Order: sequence, then C-alpha cells, then structure tokens
Amino acid sequence: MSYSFKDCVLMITGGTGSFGNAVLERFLTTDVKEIRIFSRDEKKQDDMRHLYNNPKLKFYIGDVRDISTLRPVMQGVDYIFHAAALKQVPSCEFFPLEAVKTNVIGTDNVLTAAIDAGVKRVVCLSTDKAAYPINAMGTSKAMMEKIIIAKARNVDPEKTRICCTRYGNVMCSRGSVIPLFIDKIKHGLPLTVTDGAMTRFIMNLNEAVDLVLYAFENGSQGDLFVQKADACTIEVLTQAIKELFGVPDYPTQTIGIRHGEKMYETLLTNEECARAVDCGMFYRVIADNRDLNYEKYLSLGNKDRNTLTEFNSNNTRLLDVEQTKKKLLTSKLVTDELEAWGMHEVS
Ligand SMILES: O=c1ccn([C@@H]2O[C@H](COP(=O)(O)OP(=O)(O)O[C@H]3O[C@H](CO)[C@H](O)[C@H](O)[C@H]3O)[C@@H](O)[C@H]2O)c(=O)[nH]1
Repeated sequence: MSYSFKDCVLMITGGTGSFGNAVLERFLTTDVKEIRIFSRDEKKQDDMRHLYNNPKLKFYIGDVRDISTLRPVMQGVDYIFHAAALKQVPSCEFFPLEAVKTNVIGTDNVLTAAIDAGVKRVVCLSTDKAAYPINAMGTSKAMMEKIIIAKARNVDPEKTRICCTRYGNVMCSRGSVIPLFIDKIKHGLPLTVTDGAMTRFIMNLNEAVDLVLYAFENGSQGDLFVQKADACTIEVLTQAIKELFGVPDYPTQTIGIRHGEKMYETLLTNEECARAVDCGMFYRVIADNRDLNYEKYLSLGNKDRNTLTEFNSNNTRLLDVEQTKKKLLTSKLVTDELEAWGMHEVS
C-alpha cells in the first residue's frame, strides 16, 4: 500500500460482514490508530470483538437508516468505507422499500453525516446488479450510486472526497451459491442449478478489497471504479465444485431462473463507457460534472465518446472448469470445506 493510515481513524459501515472482515485483515497490519465498526447486530460485533481481541477496534451499534446513530460515531473519523447494505436479491424483491431505506436513504445519511463531520474520504460499495438494474436490490443500488454522484458534485473534494466501487459476485459470500452447493453435497442433496448457461463474474474477497483500496487511493470526486473480473457459466461452476469435492458425476437438478435474476451481469454499461478510462486492472468512470443547466441538457450532448464497449459477464474472459477450480481454491471457505471433506491433496 503506498498510502499511510498512520494516526488515522477509519470507520466501516456494515463492518461485521464478509467485506468488513477481509478489509480489517489488511488494515490491522498498518499503523492505523483506530477502526470503528458500525453495524446493527450486537451478536456479530461480539463475535468479532472476541475473534480479533484488538484494542484498535471499536464497536458501535447503529443503523444507517437513522442519521442520529451515525453522527456521533463520525466525530474524528478520517476515512469511511461504506459497506452496509441489503444485498440479497430475493429478499429485496419481496421487501423493496426496505432496500430503499437501507441502500438509498441509508447512503444519503452516511454521506450527509460524513460531510458534516469533515470526514476526508468516503468509499461506497455497489454491485454489478446496479448496472441496467432489473431487480429491487439492483435498482436501490443504482439509486445509491446516483445519490453518491449528486452529493459528490456539491462538496469540495479538499474537504470530503466521495467515490464508489462496483463489483460482481464475491465467491462464498453469505447465502450465495458456492456455500449452498457445498452444503448440498455434504447432505447428499442434488445441486439445484437455475440455468447452466447463466454467467456471473467471479472474484474473491481479496480482489474486492483491492478494488476498494484502489478507489480509496486514486478516486477523484464522484468517480466510480469497476474491476475487470473474470466470469464463468453456472454449469462450469457446478462442475468445478463437483470435481473439487471428488464427485464429478454428482446429480444436479434444473430449477429455472429465480425472482429478479438476469442471465448475465453488467459491470460497465455502454453509456458509462463514454466516460470510462481504462486503468489496466480497473475501469474508472469519471463523474458527469455538468451542472444543472437545461440549455446544455437539451441542445448540447457529450461529443467525446471513447471506443470502449459494455463490459459484462458474457464478454469478459470466461473461465473453464480447470480455471474455475483454481479460482475456487483461492477461497478460504472452499479450502476449509475441502479439508473437512478429506480432500487434502487438491488444496
Ligand atoms: O440454488 C441456486 C442458487 C443460485 N444459482 C445460480 O448461481 C448464480 C449465483 O447466485 P447467487 O445467489 O450466489 O448470487 P446472485 O448473483 O443472485 O447475487 C449475489 O451476488 C450479488 C453481487 O452481484 C450480491 O452480493 C448478492 O448478495 C448475492 O446474493 C446465479 O446465476 C444463480 O442463478 C443456482 O444455480 N442455484
């Protein structure tokens, strides 16, 4: 890391989740002064307190929906990583207003309180499902991104710099398909494949943390960062899991596409490409900072379009079964489960 956290106070909203834990592993090796974990669940906080047993970690119970719980925690904070969100596609589909409250209003609260408290930088976490959104979770995250850009437009970057990252499926996140399939194999149940041709980006937590830290270091006001992730089909993913667990012919059952699902996910839309810069491992989408001047909106468009095209889980590099197995082995949950399953030799 080229930046220093010496004497800095960090805050992670939704800090007890998988991202919070992964980013902590990196931060705790720095000379950071204090890390504030802000979240709703006292049990998860208590578990984390015992796990890390580190005096630099401070825990705060609160909810991003309630700005009065955010304000006191932000006093003296230098940098915020905003990971608190409702992320499950099916539950947001049934309770869309809950997604609005946490993902949209909650983000507005975080940014308002951060600006008022003079926090120097805020990095917000979004998802590929916010690009061309079709489900409530993605739509709320798309609105969250709009809130971020609108807020960023009206604040001096020397005081508070705000940017956003968007990434795809993180392997083994809570409730996701990989731990589900492993569990099914352990219990002798068939693997329930929605549609084998569906594609998803596939990244590990370390890559998600890399993206967020890259944005933290390089983000200008209102920037959105996207990582150039690989993807695979669900058929390939299923076969890779079966082979890793030594059951290549394990039964699968096709269950059909679920509520609010897409056949493929987009990380960078065609329209965003017009403002995107290729930074090697990442794309940077520069904020549209034109002011609310209707003359321009009605008669002047953006003539400087570059040649990038939409980046999605169908046109990125698609991993085959062997490559997917290799990728899966970069996840601790997978290697732990394999060991418990007695498959030491593959890991
Ligand atoms: O029983 C199942 C469950 C899932 N899938 C398939 O596996 C893929 C991944 O499904 P997940 O449920 O793991 O992930 P989603 O793409 O639905 O969404 C996930 O990824 C998001 C980021 O893109 C958020 O992190 C969200 O919380 C998380 O659920 C999808 O194609 C899905 O159709 C199956 O085939 N069978």
